[in-house]
Amino acid sequence: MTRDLTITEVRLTPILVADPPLLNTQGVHQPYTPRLIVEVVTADGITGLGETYGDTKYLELARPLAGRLTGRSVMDVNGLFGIDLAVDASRVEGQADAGGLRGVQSADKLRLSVLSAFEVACLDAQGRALGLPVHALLGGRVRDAVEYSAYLFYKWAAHPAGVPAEPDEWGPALDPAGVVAQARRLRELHGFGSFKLKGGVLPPEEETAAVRALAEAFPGRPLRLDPNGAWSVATSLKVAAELGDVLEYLEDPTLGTPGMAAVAAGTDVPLATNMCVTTFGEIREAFERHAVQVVLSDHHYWGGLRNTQHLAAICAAFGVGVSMHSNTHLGISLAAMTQVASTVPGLHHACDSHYPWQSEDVLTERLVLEGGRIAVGDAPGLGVELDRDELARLHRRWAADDGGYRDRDDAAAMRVAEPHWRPPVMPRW
Ligand SMILES: O=C([O-])C(=O)C[C@H](O)[C@@H](O)C(=O)[O-]
Ligand SMILES: [Mg+2]
Repeated sequence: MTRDLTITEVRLTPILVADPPLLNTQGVHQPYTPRLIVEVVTADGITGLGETYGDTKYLELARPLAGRLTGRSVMDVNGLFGIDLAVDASRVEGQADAGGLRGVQSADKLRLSVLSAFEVACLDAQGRALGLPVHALLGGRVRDAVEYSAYLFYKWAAHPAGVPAEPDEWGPALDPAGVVAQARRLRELHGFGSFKLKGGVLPPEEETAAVRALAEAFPGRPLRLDPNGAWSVATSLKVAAELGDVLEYLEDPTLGTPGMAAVAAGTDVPLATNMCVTTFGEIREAFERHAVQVVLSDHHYWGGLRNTQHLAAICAAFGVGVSMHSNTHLGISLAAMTQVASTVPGLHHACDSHYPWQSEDVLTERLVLEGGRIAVGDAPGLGVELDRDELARLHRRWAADDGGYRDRDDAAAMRVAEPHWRPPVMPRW
């Protein structure tokens, strides 16, 4: 049967998703965080799904783009990336992304962060039309399951008093015992075999102690610590010396390629990044200076699943490892991450995912992590189905919001509890 893969409709649904009070160096997660769900509908009724950031600056680009897709084919993914989104560079150039957690902001990165959701939706629609999984469209999987690491956070027991939020079942984690308890629970629930602690929250001695406690609780398991660039080169080297025997890698200990290069020159602990290399333009200098040993890709801002494969190929050519970064995301993005990760030959580190922290999803069935892995199936497309009632409910929450949560701002969320809080001057320690 010949299918008509012409796009006849594009639906954009901004939503607010519950998020626990997870701490990072910028502040704390809001009780609700914005995401954007993209649906691309073809002439013969196939719907492809995508997901990306839902903050205003992304919505402002996604809306006109959606309007220009009608009449194009979901097969024309190269053409999709050729569409001029007219990003107002003055709004973003040289700024930091998400308070700096995702590296530099640029007009092109903003453009790619929006296009990636449409690319995923087109690939999902292609797969559904052809009866093939997305990984087959990307050249085929090279593994049957993708491994994820447990993403540990310092966290409060609850969002600040008086702030409406969903119930939190995790409890606090503000010291080594709390971090180990959280790790045990995540391992019990999902079988994770490696652990990453989000650092940059407490003084480095306390975070070093937490990693030591993890090493004692889970001997021989790969451990990572990620202070999001909050340390000086000297502090980074001190921590690397103290934890070198247990770390799989240190992630963004300090800001910028020169600083990372200085740390890398002084330690054998590999350095990973989702901050100093977040665009193709940043690769050359970082690789020439041996500043990073593992690049944590993120298909949202690298520009989709095919660009993630391109990045992995470049990393392989330079002998640099590759794995995956994660922000708060739902199952559509986790399915997309899993599909592309299954096709990358040189992926030797477990990927990050926030998914276990998300009690809400827009899927009829949540993705299952077993033994820390997600099985890569052969269901058509991404292999996930949209729960329209849940999508509508989370959209109503977005629509009812007065704007306070429509743009992620961890520092503002922190000020609710600590009115004098300002994003720290870096290096913080
Ligand atoms: O550096 C990282 O891995 C991240 O930025 C991941 C997330 O943004 C995390 O830090 C968060 O959401 O607090
Ligand atoms: Mg990181």
